Amino acid sequence: MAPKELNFITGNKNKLAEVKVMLGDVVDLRSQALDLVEIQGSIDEISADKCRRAAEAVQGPVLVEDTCLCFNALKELPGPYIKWFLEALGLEGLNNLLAGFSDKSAQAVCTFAYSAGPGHEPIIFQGRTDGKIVPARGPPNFGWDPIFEYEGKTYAEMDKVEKNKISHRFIAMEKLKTWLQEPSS
Ligand SMILES: O=c1[nH]c(=O)c2ncn([C@@H]3O[C@H](COP(=O)(O)OP(=O)(O)OP(=O)(O)O)[C@@H](O)[C@H]3O)c2[nH]1
Ligand SMILES: [Mg+2]
Repeated sequence: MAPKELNFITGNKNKLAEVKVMLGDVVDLRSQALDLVEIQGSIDEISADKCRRAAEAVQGPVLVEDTCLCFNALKELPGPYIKWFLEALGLEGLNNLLAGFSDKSAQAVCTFAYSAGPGHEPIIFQGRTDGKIVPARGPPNFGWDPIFEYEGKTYAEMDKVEKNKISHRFIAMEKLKTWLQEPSS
């Protein structure tokens, strides 16, 4: 059964801010910043494992989110490892990874995972936005927003309302909200 309250476990303030706005008053949102171990594997495996660890850590129901940036020319890498690639290479370095390829297309992928508590299998809600990797444009406020272009504008060039209408996180959030609002059986 869908919960009336969510405890969003994330260390990322920008994610939390977007999720708060998108959820509105659909459910009460609480949050705890925990630094969770993230395994290697497929996107769904990583998100589900992160969710199980979060549920164990707080001994209760949790929502987690994992974000990937997948370069099509690189067979979807860096994917779930984008955080470490971004920290090591910066925005220019991420562009340089694609220097030898004419295909600059990429996908931003958001995966929410909800668990009702320790021992409860995570439920996954995923959203993907197709775009391309470009030299940085717009304010560098959030991760790789300045280099991910969607229909002529980078995420960083969009205002929050605009980004929140088309982003990977918006698409995943629509699925999560539909589930949260389903009448309980
Ligand atoms: O430009 C961006 N626009 C976004 O919409 C977005 N969402 C996430 N990110 C970044 O991509 C990596 C994901 O790693 P990630 O999912 O493990 O997140 P995190 O470790 O920061 O937080 P969390 O795991 O505690 O929730 C981290 O570097 C995030 O800063 C974004 N960058
Ligand atoms: Mg993380």
